[in-house]
Amino acid sequence: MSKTIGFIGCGKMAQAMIEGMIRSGLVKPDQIMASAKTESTLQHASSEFGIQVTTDNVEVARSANFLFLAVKPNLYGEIIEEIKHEVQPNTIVITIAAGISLDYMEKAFERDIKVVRSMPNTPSLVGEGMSTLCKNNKVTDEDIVEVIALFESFGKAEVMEEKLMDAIPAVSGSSPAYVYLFIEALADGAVLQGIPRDKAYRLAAQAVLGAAKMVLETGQHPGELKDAVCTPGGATIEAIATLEKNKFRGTILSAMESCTNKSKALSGK
Ligand SMILES: NC(=O)C1=CN([C@@H]2O[C@H](COP(=O)(O)OP(=O)(O)OC[C@H]3O[C@@H](n4cnc5c(N)ncnc54)[C@H](OP(=O)(O)O)[C@@H]3O)[C@@H](O)[C@H]2O)C=CC1
Ligand SMILES: O=C(O)[C@@H]1CCC=N1
Repeated sequence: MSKTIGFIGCGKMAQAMIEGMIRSGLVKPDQIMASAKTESTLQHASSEFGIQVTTDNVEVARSANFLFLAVKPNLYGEIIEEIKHEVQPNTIVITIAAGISLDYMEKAFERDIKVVRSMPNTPSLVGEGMSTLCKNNKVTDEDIVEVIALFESFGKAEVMEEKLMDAIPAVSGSSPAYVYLFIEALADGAVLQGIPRDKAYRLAAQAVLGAAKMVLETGQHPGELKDAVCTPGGATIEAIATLEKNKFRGTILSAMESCTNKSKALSGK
């Protein structure tokens, strides 16, 4: 890809995407420019990734073909105010914030602007991201093909209807956090039984990775895969029974509902 990529905001999510893009070889470090609030973040990004850095958001906005707004949702208003007259007509502005809608972006820019709304996740850093995307009507079919290629350089990407985007953090944007909690809990349980902690994390994480690959690669229903682990009268079904009695699935559903409600509440910020 020969296009330039800009990041306004260079925190955890931006760095995960930058690392993923560079690792894939699709993008060279000198094609990327990022801005942030503090020099320390920029020094880190420059030495870690070899990208161009600046504290000037306008410099990033002027030079980018793909411009990621990678700041917290409550900063979108002031950042757009700063850059709205500087973005080139063909630049595709890409949002990654929970709750920021296409309509919000069009109104904030007060001009015709190409916008892609996305929801990535931090496993992008290791090339295993899951991102969803939707676009406004200024983004052409050729544009979206290029945007998808960019997102696929650090994982999987799916185009979605915008009305579903507020529900995406709960299932893939935020969910790595609950999976880490699960892995931590599995490791604690192992340590409780005397397994050394470093081994416990490796065993737990590899089991989660393997189970996820089984769902993706066998096409079997998760219930069927679970049944294959539960030997009748065996040990696994005891664990499953305890999880069900303690509302494991119901708790996950409630957590996801809270996450979605908060994503909706962030709209328009
Ligand atoms: N973290 C995640 O897993 C995910 C996050 N997102 C979204 O990504 C966005 C960023 O989140 P995250 O990366 O976690 O947050 P971070 O706090 O890690 O990063 C925010 C970045 O914004 C920079 N910043 C703050 N003010 C300005 C400014 N005025 N001009 C330029 N840059 C500024 C900060 O600079 P400095 O470092 O110098 O303070 C920092 O680099 C959010 O909108 C969030 O919803 C989406 C999906 C997943
Ligand atoms: O917590 C948040 O609001 C962001 C959105 C998805 C992951 N982190």
